[in-house]
Amino acid sequence: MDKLLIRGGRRLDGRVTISGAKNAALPQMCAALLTHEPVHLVNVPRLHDVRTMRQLLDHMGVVSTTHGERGGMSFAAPDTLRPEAPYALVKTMRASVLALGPLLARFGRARVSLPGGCAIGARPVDQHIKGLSAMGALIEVEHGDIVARLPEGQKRLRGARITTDMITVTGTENLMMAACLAEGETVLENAAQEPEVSDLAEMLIAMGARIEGHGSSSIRIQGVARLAGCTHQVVADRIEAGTFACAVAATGGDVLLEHARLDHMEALADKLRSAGVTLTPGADGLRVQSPGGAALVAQGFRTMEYPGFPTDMQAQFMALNLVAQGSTTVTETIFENRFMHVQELMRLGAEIMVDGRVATVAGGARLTGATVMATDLRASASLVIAGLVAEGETVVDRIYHLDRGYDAMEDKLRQLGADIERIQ
Ligand SMILES: CC(=O)N[C@H]1[C@@H](OP(=O)(O)OP(=O)(O)OC[C@H]2O[C@@H](n3ccc(=O)[nH]c3=O)[C@H](O)[C@@H]2O)O[C@H](CO)[C@@H](O)[C@@H]1O
Ligand SMILES: C=C(OP(=O)(O)O)C(=O)O
Repeated sequence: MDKLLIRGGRRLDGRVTISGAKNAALPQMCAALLTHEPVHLVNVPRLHDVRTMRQLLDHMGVVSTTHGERGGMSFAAPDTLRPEAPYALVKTMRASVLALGPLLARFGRARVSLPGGCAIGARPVDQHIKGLSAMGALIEVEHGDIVARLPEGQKRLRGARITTDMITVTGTENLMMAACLAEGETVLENAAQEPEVSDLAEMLIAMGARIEGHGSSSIRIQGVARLAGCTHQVVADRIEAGTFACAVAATGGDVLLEHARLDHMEALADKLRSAGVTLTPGADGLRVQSPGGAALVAQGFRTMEYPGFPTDMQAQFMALNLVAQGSTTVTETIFENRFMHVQELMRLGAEIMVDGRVATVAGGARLTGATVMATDLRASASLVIAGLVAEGETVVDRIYHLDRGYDAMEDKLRQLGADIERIQ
């Protein structure tokens, strides 16, 4: 099993290219299921999750090819494909549930294994099922699979007004994709406003979908009978950009995050600026300058749906708070079990107290290297950041979590001057 070996204490300087967003590329690959025409994506990140999604699409009968230097991938989903997502592929990646809406909308039936609970929380998909049911689908759970079909004699889903009980990102995406091929109008209330939802909407519009209001909490979709192929560029990954920004903030340095979009990271940017980090947007990306963690002021925050502070940045900003000055509280409001990095950060010398959804973090820590275990994707990133500032050697074990969502993270960090290598 691969590990990362980090010798801490180096500044980060230079330029690094931010890849396309995992959380945009995965739904966009599923959107290719909505048409038999070829769909071309550009700027697809090289990630384990992307490979898993490709395997899942291949399993169904989608023909996929990769091309070009810039993460080009094409998909063609024939009318004869098998609308099934088996457990073996779904279990490693919750985003596989994004196949459900498109399959049901185009083929009138789908069998998608129910994604189980995972490390960061229970993560049910009841809202996806509730929404598709409101559009007329008959849905049952059989042998661990979500089995969905249209009633006898009905060819298409029917538009509906759907208000989800909570804001759900993949729920909004699944329902938006399904609504594109439904008969009549669908209105999604309490919709997620994440940039990845808007990027998916833009792609669907390029395929011929009629969508308005994406980026707001109310999305209106007029269904069409068929969608066409398209070429679409995956938006830059605001979480990868945020992770590198926190790394530079903690180690000190001056780095240009090429392609990063400040307008997609305002809540995080506010906290970084208040801490004492200088952020300068420019034509080719976002410049991050920091005097180093010890010269920064730690910042308390609560995770919220977009445009609030992203839960996917909680662990990385906590690592920064450890080395900045002052005690802070970090409140996780989205997932009930997203503090697993705390135990591991404490192995590096952190002082953190967790009480339910609130962690109290003592700043000004003197971190020292140790062997730590990655427990989930963003927890892994926080351990890497802590390792970059810790004295001596840190080994981060189980980095398959990291590989699920970061494109060549250690290569990018090494390019900026970090002493980091992948070991067996
Ligand atoms: C592939 C992808 O885009 N993943 C992101 C997506 O996950 P994902 O779309 O799975 O997260 P959701 O926005 O759906 O989850 C938000 C909250 O709603 C709950 N919930 C959700 C759906 C549902 O049917 N029932 C229910 O109870 C969840 O358990 C969670 O507590 O948004 C999360 C929140 O920003 C991010 O951390 C993930 O990186
Ligand atoms: C939790 C995450 O992803 P996923 O929804 O794919 O598990 C994440 O990207 O931090």
